[in-house]
Amino acid sequence: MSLRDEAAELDMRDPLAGKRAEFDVDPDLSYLDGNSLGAPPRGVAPRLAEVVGEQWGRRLIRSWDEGWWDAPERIGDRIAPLVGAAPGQVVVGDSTTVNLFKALVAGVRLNPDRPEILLDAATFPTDGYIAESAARLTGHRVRRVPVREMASAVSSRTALALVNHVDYVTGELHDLPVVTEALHSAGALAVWDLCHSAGAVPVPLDAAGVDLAVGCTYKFLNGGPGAPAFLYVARKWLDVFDQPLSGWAGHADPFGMTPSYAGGTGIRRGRTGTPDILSMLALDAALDVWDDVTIDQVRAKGLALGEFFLRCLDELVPDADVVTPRSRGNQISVRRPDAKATMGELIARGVIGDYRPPDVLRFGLAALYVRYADVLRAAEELRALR
Ligand SMILES: Cc1ncc(COP(=O)(O)O)c(C=O)c1O
Ligand SMILES: Nc1c(O)cccc1C(=O)C[C@H](N)C(=O)O
Repeated sequence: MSLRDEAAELDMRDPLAGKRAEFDVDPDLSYLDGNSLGAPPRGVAPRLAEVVGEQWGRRLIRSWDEGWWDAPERIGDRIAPLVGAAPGQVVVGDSTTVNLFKALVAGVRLNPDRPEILLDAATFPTDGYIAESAARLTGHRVRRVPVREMASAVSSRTALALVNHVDYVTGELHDLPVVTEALHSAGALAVWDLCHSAGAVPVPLDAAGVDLAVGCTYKFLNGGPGAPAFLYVARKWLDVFDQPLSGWAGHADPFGMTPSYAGGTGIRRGRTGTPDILSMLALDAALDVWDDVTIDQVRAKGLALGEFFLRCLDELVPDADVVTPRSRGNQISVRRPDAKATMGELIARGVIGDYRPPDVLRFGLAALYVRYADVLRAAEELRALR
């Protein structure tokens, strides 16, 4: 069977094929950049029109008591099952970067008298920038360690380690339970960045005993550009979670207007200031696409898309330097010296992925809307550019 016939057959048999119709994606494009910005679910635009026209327009300030003020926890509970968390431990708001700051400072406060923060050496840069800055404030030292060496690097000096679940360049999926266990056995806390795994692969936060985690919602959760991030605080820490951005929205009695801070009960204390309601309710609408699909189904298709893409590359671009290991998220990365120019060419030809310096092409496989035909087309266009 030709690769074309095979792609057609795989698309025809795909149990998630119908999901694509719930997204507003240009049928002429092969959109393989959902690991950077997810596509818009069709339900988002009408919901936003209603929020602006009815909730804001007609109900005005009354809307704060009619669902707006509690939206961060309510939507957090919608994300929770996708990251393996029981209700009451996930709150939505602020950017990933801001939540990293909260998690790191709160994390070292939970594990005092240990002077060191371990950092995934290949981390997305913002995590490192924030870790260094948090460390300057708290008097810690940041030590960068490859994830595979975390277990031997962690010691009684380590307060916590910040690890990316999926490497943003190579797409490698790290073993969250094993790394968490290694950190715990030395008395360190495990803080995970789930930006590239939330909505792509199952994340066993509760089962693995993860302490704190952050993630974004504009990639595989399709919340839209600048959609608010999420923060996970394990139930065992909720009562003592002492985060540094102690704004009024996390206060036990925000409308009491008292001069001193008292953190609210539960995950509410992860909040900072006024929630970004328009973005947050866009995300709420975007999460509707998960109502009748499980993360396991999405993972299964993501893996199958990846396998098919690798086979297409094998056949059509046999010298392609695939840098993604077997243990991967929903992303395949290919190293090419002319990666930046190549991605420009691919985009001009209707295949949208992205490029990360110095030389890596990234192809995201957002299983809710990517077709097998899309990954075949990416391989065909790559061959044409050899
Ligand atoms: C692993 C990871 N962490 C953090 C971020 C960014 O954080 P923010 O949402 O604050 O821009 C990204 C992507 O932008 C990312 O890939
Ligand atoms: N957040 C982004 C943005 O505002 C503009 C462009 C790209 C992004 C990204 O999310 C990049 C992404 N985290 C990455 O993996 O490189």
